[in-house]
Amino acid sequence: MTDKLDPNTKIDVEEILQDLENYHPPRKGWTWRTVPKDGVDMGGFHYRDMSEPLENSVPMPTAKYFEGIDPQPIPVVTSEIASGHFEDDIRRMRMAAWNGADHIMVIRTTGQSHIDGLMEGTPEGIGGVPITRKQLRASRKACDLIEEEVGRPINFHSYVSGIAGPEVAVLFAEEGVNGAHQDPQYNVLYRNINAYRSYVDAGEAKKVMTGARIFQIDGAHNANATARHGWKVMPELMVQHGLNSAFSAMVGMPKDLIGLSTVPPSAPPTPKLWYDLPYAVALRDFFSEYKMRAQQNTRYIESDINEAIRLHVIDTLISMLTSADIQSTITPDEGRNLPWHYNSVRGVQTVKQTWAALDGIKELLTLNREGPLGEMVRDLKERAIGFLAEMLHAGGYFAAVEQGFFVDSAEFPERNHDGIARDGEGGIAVGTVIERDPDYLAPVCDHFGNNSLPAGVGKACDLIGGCTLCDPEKIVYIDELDPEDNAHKRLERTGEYRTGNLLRPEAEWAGDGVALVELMIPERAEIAVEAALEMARRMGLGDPEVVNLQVLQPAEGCFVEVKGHVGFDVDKTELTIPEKIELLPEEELRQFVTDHGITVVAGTVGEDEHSVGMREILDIKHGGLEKYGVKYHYLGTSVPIEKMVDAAIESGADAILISTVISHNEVHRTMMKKLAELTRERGIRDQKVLIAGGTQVSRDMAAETGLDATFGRGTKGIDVLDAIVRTMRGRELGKAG
Ligand SMILES: Cc1ncc(COP(=O)(O)O)c(/C=N/CC[C@H](N)C(=O)O)c1O
Repeated sequence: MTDKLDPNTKIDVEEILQDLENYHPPRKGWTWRTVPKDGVDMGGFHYRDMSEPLENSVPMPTAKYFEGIDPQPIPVVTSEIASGHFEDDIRRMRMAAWNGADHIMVIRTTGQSHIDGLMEGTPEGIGGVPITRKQLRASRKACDLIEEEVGRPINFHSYVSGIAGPEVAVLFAEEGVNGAHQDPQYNVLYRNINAYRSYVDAGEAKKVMTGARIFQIDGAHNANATARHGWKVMPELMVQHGLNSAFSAMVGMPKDLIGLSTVPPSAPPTPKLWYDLPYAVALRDFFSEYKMRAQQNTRYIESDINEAIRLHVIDTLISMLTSADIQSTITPDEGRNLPWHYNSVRGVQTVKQTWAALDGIKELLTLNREGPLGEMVRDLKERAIGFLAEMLHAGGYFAAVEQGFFVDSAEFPERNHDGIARDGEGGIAVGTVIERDPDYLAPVCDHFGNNSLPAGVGKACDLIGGCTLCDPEKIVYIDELDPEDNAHKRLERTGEYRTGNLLRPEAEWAGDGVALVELMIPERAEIAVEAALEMARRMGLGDPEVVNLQVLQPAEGCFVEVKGHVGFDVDKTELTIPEKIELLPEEELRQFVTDHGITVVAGTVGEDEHSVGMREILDIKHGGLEKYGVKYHYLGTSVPIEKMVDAAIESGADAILISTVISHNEVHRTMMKKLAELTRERGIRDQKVLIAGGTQVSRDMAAETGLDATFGRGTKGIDVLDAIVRTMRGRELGKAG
């Protein structure tokens, strides 16, 4: 078994790929998060909608103000990851898990739904990953390591729908896949696979998934994404959910494994809440016995990352106002490029941040069902029931599909008669359903339909000493089919960038060199595009491409984002890495403060009203100087340098601490230099420790400005105290000769 991951060491992809023929998943089935019944307390805050925290994680940037807490929402959180190189995606899975994802969903390579059988080996994928046994084993093995590291189970997920649905379901059951999309309606409507074949296959697939407790997600969300107006198919969406859920339950799938894939169907500038909230409420009224997999809107996201993120915040709000067992994230860059590492993480952060901000919202707000909301909910339910009744009247599901009931662009009962019609006697694999003989017998477990087991036989596979679902040693493992098109060859090509010394920026594949430049071009769009591309070329970016353009004003200018490839490598052994400053031991610092009775004067200088940073450095609450016994005189904001120096002299303070956040025209440097000069002029330079801090200040500014120490973002009280003590101790040693 691969050793436990070290958080400060990169995951060893080559090692994960070793010995896969002998890998078997340590567990099977879906896992939910652990939710303390009395809520979660962290950092002095009480949470109502949170699950157990992680052992290892990356908190949000602002967590540093709150003791680094990283509360984890109750629902499972999904990150979709599938760049086509699963071996590169393993690292992204780790990044997503550290940021709060515990459901890794792998999109399949384009067209795999139409492949009537299993794929083998590790060929490169397009628009997704070829789902193969070897790829599943490597990915699940990686998830085993990552979940041990973060301290929470990870659900690995892909898709079972498609022409080889039953075979894929068996593969997933054998390999410990934890979740899968399975919905025969998807085959029929979106892959034009024969309807009867699709339902027979779905029966088999659902039976096998049930045996392995694979959580099922349906395909209703595809109607949102396919319909001309996403919000107009809400009545039919409820019917689609109902069809797949009822069929799954009939096959024997327990309701806690049946997930409705629901998407808030509209987006601003529509009055989103008036459409999406009634729909979310009506759905949960109808299907309260099932699980809700709340998706974020993927239909109405364009190339503006920020717009997509704002939309997804509102989608997450709707989940919180209603319910979500799984909160699925969509990467905000899905509207412009295959998801990039940091956008997959951004998607997960959106959920984490929104959930923390709105924690306990249902204890503060209730949905007013007496007003228009109740009326709209009732209306949607009636339309859905009407749709179902008309289906029955039309002759049932298969007849309704032939008549184009589904994904019509009007809102039922209105009809534009432009739905997706599928001929029951047509489509891929038509005529391939063969009725079983009355004495049909298959010695395999979790088999759908009539299976004539002899009397007294316990499990079907007892007849053959075990099937692959019960005895993994019976699984036939195929390593690779192509000597060139495989993960090992791809890893050889990227080795220098993953385990060697060469560095390139990366967005989706190891060593891809992809960089993004943001420019404001003060020109109209058609000029701004060409100007931005030319600027990117002159910066040395290869294959520049504008991935987003936002007109700020038709004549005044545009915000342009250009993607390109960096054509050079940085050798990390040639970099000068500033040594990490080891702080003096805390007790030593406290003792020095006690022995010297250290006091400081502090304030934000110039025309600058930013006070938070300095307060963090001073106040005991967040580990400020007070915590170590330092006394301070806080002069407030917009304090003239002269006043700082006067106060230091009058109070006999040992140090002057200035905060200077604003940096227009280098004003922060000006302030720092002025402090040094003024203390020299007043003859007290060597009696006072001079320290500056600010968001645009860095450690190396001390030398150029004549101060004793300068600090940037993330500085804590102990960092400043360390500098004060070292400076004062250095002067004492100097005097002692
Ligand atoms: C029920 C079902 N089966 C199979 C597939 C995909 O399978 P192929 O691409 O091989 O046809 C899908 C796809 N949905 C999109 C995923 C979405 N981003 C999501 O998070 O749900 C599906 O909905």
